[in-house]
Amino acid sequence: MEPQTDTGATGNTADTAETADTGDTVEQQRPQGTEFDVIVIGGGAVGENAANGAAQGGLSAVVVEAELVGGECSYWACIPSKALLRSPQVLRNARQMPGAAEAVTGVLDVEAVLARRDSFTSGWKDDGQEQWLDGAGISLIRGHGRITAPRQVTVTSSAGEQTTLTARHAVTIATGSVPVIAPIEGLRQAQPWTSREATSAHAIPASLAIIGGGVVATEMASAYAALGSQVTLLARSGLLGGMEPFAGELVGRALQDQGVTLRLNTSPERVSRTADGVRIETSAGDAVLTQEVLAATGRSPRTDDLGLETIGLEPGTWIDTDDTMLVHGFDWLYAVGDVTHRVLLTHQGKYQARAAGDVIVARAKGAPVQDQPWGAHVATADHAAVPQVVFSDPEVASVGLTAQAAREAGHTIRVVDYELGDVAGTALKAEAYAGTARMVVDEDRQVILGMTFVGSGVGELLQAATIAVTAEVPIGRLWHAVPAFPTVSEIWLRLLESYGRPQQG
Ligand SMILES: Cc1cc2nc3c(=O)[nH]c(=O)nc-3n(C[C@H](O)[C@H](O)[C@H](O)COP(=O)(O)OP(=O)(O)OC[C@H]3O[C@@H](n4cnc5c(N)ncnc54)[C@H](O)[C@@H]3O)c2cc1C
Ligand SMILES: NC(=O)c1ccc[n+]([C@@H]2O[C@H](COP(=O)([O-])OP(=O)(O)OC[C@H]3O[C@@H](n4cnc5c(N)ncnc54)[C@H](O)[C@@H]3O)[C@@H](O)[C@H]2O)c1
Repeated sequence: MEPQTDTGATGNTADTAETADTGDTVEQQRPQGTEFDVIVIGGGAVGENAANGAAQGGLSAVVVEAELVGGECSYWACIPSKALLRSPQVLRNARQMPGAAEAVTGVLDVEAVLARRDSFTSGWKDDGQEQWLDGAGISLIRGHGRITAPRQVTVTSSAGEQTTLTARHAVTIATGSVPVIAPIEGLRQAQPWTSREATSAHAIPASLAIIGGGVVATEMASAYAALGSQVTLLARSGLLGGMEPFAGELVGRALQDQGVTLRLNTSPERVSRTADGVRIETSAGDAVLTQEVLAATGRSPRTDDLGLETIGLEPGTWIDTDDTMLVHGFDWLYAVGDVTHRVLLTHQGKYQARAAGDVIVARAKGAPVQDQPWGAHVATADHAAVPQVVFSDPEVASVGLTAQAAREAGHTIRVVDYELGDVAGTALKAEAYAGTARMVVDEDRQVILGMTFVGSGVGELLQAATIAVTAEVPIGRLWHAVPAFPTVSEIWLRLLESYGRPQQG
């Protein structure tokens, strides 16, 4: 099977075409020795895109990678987690559908699910990614990169050999992030799972406690409950904070239906590993006994051993950039992806990388830089229109501002909610389809500021909403975008009808 990792070998080939249109007046500098036009530290999906943008623009580029080319998303995050979630979702859907349900007589084949996950991670081998880099004309140096002087990166290989690279135009930091082990007494000593172990496990624990109420916690709770673990999720407040409140409520109810014990507003206070497993004392005064514990409590920047101190930056901190992804105070240093803390999502990091790759080429050529909002060389959408899908069951798909965020930003808004189950398309798709859609409208400009859908399969509704928010399509014009009958997209018409048709002059 061809590698399905979220990098150049498959998913990014389309990106390659997008970034190719960067102009042709810079003659391609083929890599020579240790001097390159652009050095990218970190060969995750984001770093690969940054290097590709430079290469497509005719610059020589090298990627420095310490582990696997393809990064976290491909091997320990997006791809394996979605592979683990998909088979249980398909089975649940079939079991709920008359006619199909009668044909489902067996149980989930856990080994087959894990084998499918393994194929999506190419068995944690990155040969396909290495080949893709080679095909794109990008050099690869394996080892740990550290900035040792302006425009200079020293790479230490696993054998301890050092190579010092210099960049003619830019160094781009794309080193990503690592899981945070929350400062809970005894947690670190109890050797908790992080997202890495949760996404790559080959044995399913009899019981799994999950600390956190965010995206990793909800997705992994759903996956492991289906794979056969007794899952207890401990969240210090609700689920999916930062999204519309009904998202966390609907997902929480569904997790309970899937067999997860949900402990909301409960904080772990002390953790210890015993001969029988792990014991977690909670703020409720009781204890959870579990075979394994997963710390799903956020991320920290992977910048502690990057030589930042040699250029006046503080190791271990997130790296601030402007919207062209140029690090404040430098004319040669860029950062993209998780390490910037702008948006911790693969697609958004790749979007930043496309902007950075292209602007480095433009600056190298002395070509005009389009850094006005929504220009070719800026990542404006990071502030206004970030799409995200939580692949729980039901899914949560959101873009732009929540109602609360819109109010806090000073917008005069109207909120329109509609039950997805009341749309003909959903009724046909599933029995008793449960879900909600919300549209947040800017009343002054009559454009959509944010959309949230919760329901089975709603991730595929999101791009239409992303286009409406990004392009600021007027509500009056959206009435002319007719959803096909009987699709789930009819939710758009129902939301517009609930809002009313603006009268135009
Ligand atoms: C469980 C989980 C599920 C997720 N699911 C999704 C999802 O469905 N959709 C989505 O959009 N996002 C998802 N994310 C977020 C997504 O994984 C990240 O946003 C994305 O991986 C960030 O990409 P990056 O290239 O910036 O960093 P990374 O993927 O972390 O890549 C950084 C690379 O840099 C290398 N590196 C680091 N330091 C050095 C150094 N000094 N020298 C050389 N190399 C170095 C690392 O080895 C790594 O390969 C998920 C995250 C988790 C934890
Ligand atoms: N489908 C997707 O797009 C997807 C899937 C997984 C992860 N991700 C990304 O990966 C990143 C990391 O995900 P995550 O779930 O680890 O982070 P998160 O920020 O989404 O959630 C962290 C959770 O940990 C809790 N927490 C933090 N400190 C705690 C403490 N001391 N005690 C108890 N609880 C504590 C928070 O309240 C929160 O519920 C996110 O930014 C997310 O966007 C995306």
